[in-house]
Amino acid sequence: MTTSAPPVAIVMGSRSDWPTMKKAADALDELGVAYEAQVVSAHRTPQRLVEFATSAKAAGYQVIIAGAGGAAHLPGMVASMTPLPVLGVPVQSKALSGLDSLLSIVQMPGGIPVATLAIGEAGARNAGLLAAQILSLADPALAQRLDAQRAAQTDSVAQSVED
Ligand SMILES: Nc1c(C(=O)O)ncn1[C@@H]1O[C@H](COP(=O)(O)O)[C@@H](O)[C@H]1O
Repeated sequence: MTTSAPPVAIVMGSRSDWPTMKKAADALDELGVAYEAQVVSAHRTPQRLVEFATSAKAAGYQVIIAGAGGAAHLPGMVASMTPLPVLGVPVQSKALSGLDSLLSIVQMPGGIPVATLAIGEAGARNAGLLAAQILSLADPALAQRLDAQRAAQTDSVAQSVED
């Protein structure tokens, strides 16, 4: 029997990243997109990383959101071992406020792309939305939900300007 994974995998370097990465999960929940979240670390659990990344496509995932802080090698290492699109979220670090995370993720060598989001919770939310947008290319019902969410956002911004 084969079990198919949900369309989105959320991986993070540490449990301590979850308050940030939960924003990606929340965005996916709002849009009715299923996901699985787990801790995988390039540094602390390298074997687990290899197993996850090399089997992710066959498992049925379609998009991977990878968040990490500091020496944030996780997104790039995942990207090196899968053809799936990888969305990298720089988690805000204590020592350098996430600039270290951002630079670790964004400066990938040519040939192995990671789509890098903004530092912290806003970036994590956008990663969830971007994952949904990618999936919506082959899912008209999801595309409609995204359109409705955008329209509601536009209305609420317009309303707040008038208030
Ligand atoms: N950057 C990475 C990786 C990795 O890139 O594989 N694994 C853990 N970490 C990061 O270490 C930070 C501190 O982790 P702890 O809070 O567990 O000490 C986290 O932000 C995590 O993403």
